[in-house]
Amino acid sequence: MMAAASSQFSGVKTPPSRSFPKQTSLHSRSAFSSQLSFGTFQSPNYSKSNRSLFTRHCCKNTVFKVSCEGGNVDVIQRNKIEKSTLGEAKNELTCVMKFGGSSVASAERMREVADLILSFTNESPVIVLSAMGKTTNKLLLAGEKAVSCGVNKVDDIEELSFIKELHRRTADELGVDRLIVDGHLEELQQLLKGIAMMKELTLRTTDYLVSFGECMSTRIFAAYLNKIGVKARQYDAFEIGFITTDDFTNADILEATYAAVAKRLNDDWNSDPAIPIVTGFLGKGWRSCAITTLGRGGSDLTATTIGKALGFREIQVWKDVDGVLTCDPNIYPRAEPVPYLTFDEAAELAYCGAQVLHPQSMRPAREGDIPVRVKNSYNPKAPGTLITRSRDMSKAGLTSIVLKRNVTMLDIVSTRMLGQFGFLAKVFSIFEDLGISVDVVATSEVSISLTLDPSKLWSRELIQQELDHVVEELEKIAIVNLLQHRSIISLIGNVKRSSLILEKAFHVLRINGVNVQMISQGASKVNISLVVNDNEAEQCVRALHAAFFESELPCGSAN
Ligand SMILES: Nc1ncnc2c1ncn2[C@@H]1O[C@H](COP(=O)(O)OP(=O)(O)O)[C@@H](O)[C@H]1O
Ligand SMILES: N[C@@H](CC(=O)OP(=O)(O)O)C(=O)O
Repeated sequence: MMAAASSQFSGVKTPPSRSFPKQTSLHSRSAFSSQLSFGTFQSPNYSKSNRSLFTRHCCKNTVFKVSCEGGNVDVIQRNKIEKSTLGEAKNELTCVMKFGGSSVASAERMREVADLILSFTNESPVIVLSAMGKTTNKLLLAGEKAVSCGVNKVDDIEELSFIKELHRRTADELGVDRLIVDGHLEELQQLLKGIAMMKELTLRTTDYLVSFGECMSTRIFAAYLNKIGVKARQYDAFEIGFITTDDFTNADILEATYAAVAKRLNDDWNSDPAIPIVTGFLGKGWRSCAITTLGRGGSDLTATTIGKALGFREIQVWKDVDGVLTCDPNIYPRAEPVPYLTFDEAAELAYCGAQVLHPQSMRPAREGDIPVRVKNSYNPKAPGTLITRSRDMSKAGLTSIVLKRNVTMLDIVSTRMLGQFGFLAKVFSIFEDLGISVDVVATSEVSISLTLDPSKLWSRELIQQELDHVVEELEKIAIVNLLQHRSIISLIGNVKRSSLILEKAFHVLRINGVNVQMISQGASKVNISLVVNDNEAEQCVRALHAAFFESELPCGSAN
């Protein structure tokens, strides 16, 4: 594996001296505010025909065997299959591996992840990392506290101390120079002082604030790989062509990203091979040129975007669970891995609120027709979940149960001031004008029931003021009933068996004394949504799980 490392190893136990490629050094963050300049590519539109660009080097791998003793990776044997000299790239990048926050939460975890990567002897991967552990949450909390604590108290913010301590300790424990993160930690502190001074945290600043997490985890990890003799190069996604909309905190990736990222990663690899370590979650707004984020859990999307951009044959997302499970293990610990899913099922599951995948992450994989494998970095032997365009549905019944809590529901009944078409159009135009996404919808000729999706506003709940405004507008044409504290239970699976699934689901809910307040079957035909009260929802999920996945009766197969 990794011709990048070939000249550095000579079959010895002691790793060679640290060899940082230029890009691994502390990157100037101020560069992000400059104009976009991502090389000289002409066509921002990626098409399958571009793939030839990425496959011109045939795969001639160099294989290393690694032993993992005391948490360290030592190269104990090098089997050179094909003669290759460093700088003369014989290999191509072959896949992308994304590791989430839980996979890189500590020095020990980073060592294990490094071992894991090195165990894939036939791959030359691009690595995408999230921020360490719960760093993103801590950064957000620190930002909130800074708004009201006063400049002099910023140094005392508990979360700031935690983040400093975590990153410095991790660098120390991995034996890499603290300097690799010291500049960022200093800049973070200054930023929090700025927020305290302004007494304001805008969405733009929020994205800049949370970006420190990924910028630091990737620097530490790349430095560690270099330290153990595996040549790696750190990249900030906002510097290598991740071009997004300017929707701070929830930006969308723009088409030009694919060509830009492919060009940068391939060019660097071909001229000086080193494992790319890329920040997940981050991008650069195409108008503002400021750092943007892709929404919570957005590193999954970074990984699938790279997978499509480089035309890889596989995208791996490494989590802390044995794949996508039959339901959230926090609700029901006996949830089981789902071995196969289609892109549509996975997208629906993510959209319905399963935290395990970012809602938009399936889009690039589907467009590029690249399989996504969800694996457990704590249990790499587990087969995980394979997500592909299609799968054998002949035996498939229900695949997974997803719960989205704390949803607001609206019952809107026409006062018949408008005809049916006019009524529906008016209702939806009100939501459009107010920029609020509608989630589950059920209609009759004169009434609409719908739930509101607060996910586009990830840093805050749909606030009461906005809700009051919606109701006020709707009351001009309808009688409106606002129902809060509802949950959506989504049944994802083979809706060709919807009658069977519904029969069983309603039986379970009836014997549990639960009244379903709204039901909707998604047009994508992989999802049935049921709305129930928040306080009954978890119990419902557990009962449904037991009935569908733990009984011998038909249609509970996750296969
Ligand atoms: N259906 C599900 N399958 C698997 N995990 C789920 C599911 N629903 C919720 N989760 C939660 O998602 C977590 C994994 O997602 P996430 O925290 O984003 O991982 P990472 O940070 O490693 O990318 C799991 O630890 C689990 O608690
Ligand atoms: N760190 C970001 C992005 C991300 O994808 O994280 P994770 O892979 O740990 O879910 C977040 O917490 O949202």
